[in-house]
Amino acid sequence: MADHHVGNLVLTDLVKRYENTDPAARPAVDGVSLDVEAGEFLTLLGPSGCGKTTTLRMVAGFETPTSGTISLDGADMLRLPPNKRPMAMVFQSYALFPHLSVFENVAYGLRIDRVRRARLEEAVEIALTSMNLTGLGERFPHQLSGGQQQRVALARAMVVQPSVLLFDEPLSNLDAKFREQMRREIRLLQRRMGITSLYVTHDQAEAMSLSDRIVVMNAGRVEQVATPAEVYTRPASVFVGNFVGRASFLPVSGVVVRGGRGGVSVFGKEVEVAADPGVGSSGVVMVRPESVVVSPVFEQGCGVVRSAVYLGAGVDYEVETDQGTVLASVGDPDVGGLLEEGTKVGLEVDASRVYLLPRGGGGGGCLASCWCSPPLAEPGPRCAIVSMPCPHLSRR
Ligand SMILES: Nc1ncnc2c1ncn2[C@@H]1O[C@H](COP(=O)(O)OP(=O)(O)OP(=O)(O)O)[C@@H](O)[C@H]1O
Repeated sequence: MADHHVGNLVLTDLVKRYENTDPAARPAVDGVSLDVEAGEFLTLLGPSGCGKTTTLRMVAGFETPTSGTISLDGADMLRLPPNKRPMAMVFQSYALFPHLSVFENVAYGLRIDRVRRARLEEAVEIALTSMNLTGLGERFPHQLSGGQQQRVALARAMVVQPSVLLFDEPLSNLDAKFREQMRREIRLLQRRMGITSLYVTHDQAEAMSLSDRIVVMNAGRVEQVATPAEVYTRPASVFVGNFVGRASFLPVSGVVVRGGRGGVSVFGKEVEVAADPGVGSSGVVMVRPESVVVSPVFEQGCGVVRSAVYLGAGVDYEVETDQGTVLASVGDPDVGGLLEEGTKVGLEVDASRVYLLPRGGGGGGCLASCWCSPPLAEPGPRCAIVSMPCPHLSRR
């Protein structure tokens, strides 16, 4: 199974407008271009209805694009029916044949390809072993757990040595704990075999843990293509920042000046913008909850705890401030104790973790440093804290 051909899958300006839909409405897929590198694990992530499944089904050949192209290693895939495309798909519903044994389910594609018996038996055994299904070949799907059925579906997809594996939300029918285990197994298997993989999910944790790169989609379009770390820390738009993880978005005002360097005001302090975010005169900063420190020891509050949710490993706070609601995740509730709703608190944020977004999308700039007012002894890049304008903080 190891010497399959890996594929470079390229989608260019793909559009899908379903028949009988309002011609004035946006197409289900509205100009998607992607380059999935050979051996890459690429995930389409986005809310329900954003066009992920339609994109995947066009790649598989189950839907015909209204326009655009799909090629694999330079070969036009649109000329080929689904069964002639060197791809295999794993479905959410497993789609096993109920009347066939596990062995025969996995062997199905090889039988269609008229693979000789000895070779077929060897390939199926290897596939079953690699999916931890040894000894289950004689069982029928109804005699297996959901996770085992999904493993059979994976073995069936891999045994035909596809150039591309397509996954349509394959883990959404599994319970949470099992889903995490399957995620790890899929990732390990995909790495080991190096099969180009296109994966669809609306679960951001799944996308983060599986993917080399994530494609965040919104209303039929691509909002951003980047590594999991990039989409999390440097989202291309408020939509992406909001969809991938939790975040607070606070309005800022300021002007970008002099070769892309300049300042904006965050929490009442001047903050230097390292790279030109192209925002003009206004924008929004994104702050992730884990970058915010809630300090109950401050004498005077600049926010009020609106909710405190104890999660075992930490506490999630919502703090109401003049600038809006700020989310804060505190790792260890034993440190400082659990803050009650209504408690006045001060907030601190690591400036290097604050990210400036333009309103309505476009580029973004990372806030590399800040200077505080009144100035510190050493103003400029050494100051790593962006603070709420609390009187006690000006004592620093
Ligand atoms: N066969 C169809 N005929 C008409 N419209 C369709 C058809 N299939 C999907 N759509 C519409 O196309 C849009 C995109 O659907 P699609 O299933 O691709 O989204 P998705 O991102 O995969 O969503 P989900 O996560 O809910 O599956 C939706 O507005 C949907 O209602």
